[in-house]
Parts: sequence; C-alpha cells; structure tokens
Amino acid sequence: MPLVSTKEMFEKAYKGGYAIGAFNVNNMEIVQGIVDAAKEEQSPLILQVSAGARKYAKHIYLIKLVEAALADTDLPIALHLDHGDTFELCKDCIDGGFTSVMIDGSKYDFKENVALTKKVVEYAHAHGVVVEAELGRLAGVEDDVNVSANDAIFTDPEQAAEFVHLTGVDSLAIAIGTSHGAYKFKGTPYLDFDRLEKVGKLLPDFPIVLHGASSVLPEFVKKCNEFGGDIPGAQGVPEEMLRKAASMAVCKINIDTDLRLAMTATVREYLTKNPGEFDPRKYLGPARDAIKGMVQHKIKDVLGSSNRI
Ligand SMILES: O=C(CO)COP(=O)(O)O
Ligand SMILES: O=C[C@H](O)COP(=O)(O)O
Ligand SMILES: [Zn+2]
Ligand SMILES: [Zn+2]
Repeated sequence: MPLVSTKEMFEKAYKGGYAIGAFNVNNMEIVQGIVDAAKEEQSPLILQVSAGARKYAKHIYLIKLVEAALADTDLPIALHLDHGDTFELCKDCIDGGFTSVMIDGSKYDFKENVALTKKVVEYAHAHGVVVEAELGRLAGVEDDVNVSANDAIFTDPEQAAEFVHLTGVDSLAIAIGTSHGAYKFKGTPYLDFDRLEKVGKLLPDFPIVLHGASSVLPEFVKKCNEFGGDIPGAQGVPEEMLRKAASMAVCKINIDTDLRLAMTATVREYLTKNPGEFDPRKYLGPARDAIKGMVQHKIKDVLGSSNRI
C-alpha cells in the first residue's frame, strides 16, 4: 500500500475515541520494531522524521526504509516531518515524498506563526499533503501547579480556534503540560484537561496533537540505571492520562523518548552481561524486539488503535 495522509486516520480516531501513535524513526531497527508491532496489532501508523533524524540518517535512507516497510505490510502508514522549523524544510519533505509535515512556529508570536503556517499550508495542500502546526509552549510543569503561570505558556483555547481558522491547518499541537524528553514533571504529573476540553468544544471534530507524550516507562529507566546509566528522576506522562487525552480531541500522540529508552536499556543490559560480544546484531536485535514490545503495548493498552485499519 502506498503512503497515506493522516486525514482519514484522524477522522476515524476522533469518532472512535482513540489516537494514532506517531513514532520517531532514526534507523532500520527502530523502523522495523515499530512496523512489526503495528502489523501484529493491525493498527494505522505514523512514522515521523525530525530534522535531526534527516541529518543523522539522510532523507533518502529514511524514505527507502519506510518504502521497505510499506512493501512488507498493507497497513495505512503516513510519513510525517516532525517539528519542521522553516518553509524550506517543509517544502523539501513535501517534494521528497512525505504525506504530512509539521511546521512548528510556536517560537514566534501569533501573527508570525500564522503567516508561516499559512505559507506551508498553501504549498502542502496544493501537493496533497496535510499540515500540523503548533501553538503554545511545551514546558515542564513545576512542583506547584500554578494556573496563572500555565496561562502564559499553555495554549489559549480561543487563540487556538482563531489560529486554525486563519491558517487552514489540518491538525494542531497544543501545550497542556507535556514536554519533550525524559524529565517531564518534577512533582506530581499534571495535564490541563479542562483546557483540552475547551479546545475540543471550540474546534469540533478537529484533531489535536500531543507532543512530549512518552510515559518514560519505569522498567526501562530502572534497567538503564542498573546497567551503567545515570538518569535519576526520569518521569513521563502516566498512561492513564494518555488514554484520557485519546478519548478526547487528541488524535495523534508523539512518542520518541520511550523508543530511545527501550533501545538504550536493552543495549546496556546486553553489553554489560556479555562483555566479550562485539557483533552489533547481537545487541541491536534485542533492542529492536524491545521497541516492538513497547510499541505493541502502547497501541493495544494506551492508544486504542488496534484493529482499526
Ligand atoms: O513530541 C515528541 C516528538 O515530536 C516526542 O516526545 P517525547 O520526548 O515525550 O517522546
Ligand atoms: O520532539 C523531538 C523529537 O524527540 C525528535 O528529537 P531530535 O530532534 O533529537 O531528533
Ligand atoms: Zn514546539
Ligand atoms: Zn514534539
């Protein structure tokens, strides 16, 4: 099956009260682990590539890996640019075969973000590609939840509605308390679900995206620390919060850190237990299996996208 857009995936996910996982890919083992998991779960899938991934692996290698995955399955798979920061980068990916791009203008003021997003939307839509934008700042929530401080960085629901109408964007990443990486909360995890609900009311049937949505699974953090790593206090978004978000307007849930942790924990364990081994397949194979297991768990137990193709 050729690559698909996220349009139909999101329509079904919105109606069905589940979300599609968007997993970051950087090499072959990551692509294979994710795709094998989706295959077993018969789940639609978004594979996403960051600017950093393109720099690391090169556009053409990533495209060919995804093409290989398509030949190997008949799942609906979308190929998405994660956090595109310029029109040129988005254009490169649109011209280069991606079916979805993100233009992240969240560092600009509202007006500039609108102008940049609109420019990408015009080009993308003319080429049959969908666009995700971002409004608000993704940041960790401090120990004491302070609603007025949150107001400064979290997405304003009225502005979100205005932004969508002005730009014609297809989906929107909003800030409600998640953040990228392995240290998301210093104290008790908190997401602003009231804000998400308001956004959902102002933008009916419109797909919302949750970035920074890894759960930072304790088993992998423990394994990393046990086998020579040093990531104390790593904490992610509790899975029940992700389930709740998926049942609301959130249709796309971004996961990268959990892939990194699954891979690194497994490699650390293997190399520590087998110091004489130096065949990369010996540790990358189990790392790929760990990714597959983790992704399968997310799809089945958290996102709810199993058997939705
Ligand atoms: O949002 C992400 C990619 O855009 C990934 O978030 P995590 O760091 O929580 O995996
Ligand atoms: O949101 C960021 C993703 O985790 C990608 O990270 P990266 O830029 O290091 O590839
Ligand atoms: Zn951003
Ligand atoms: Zn992100």
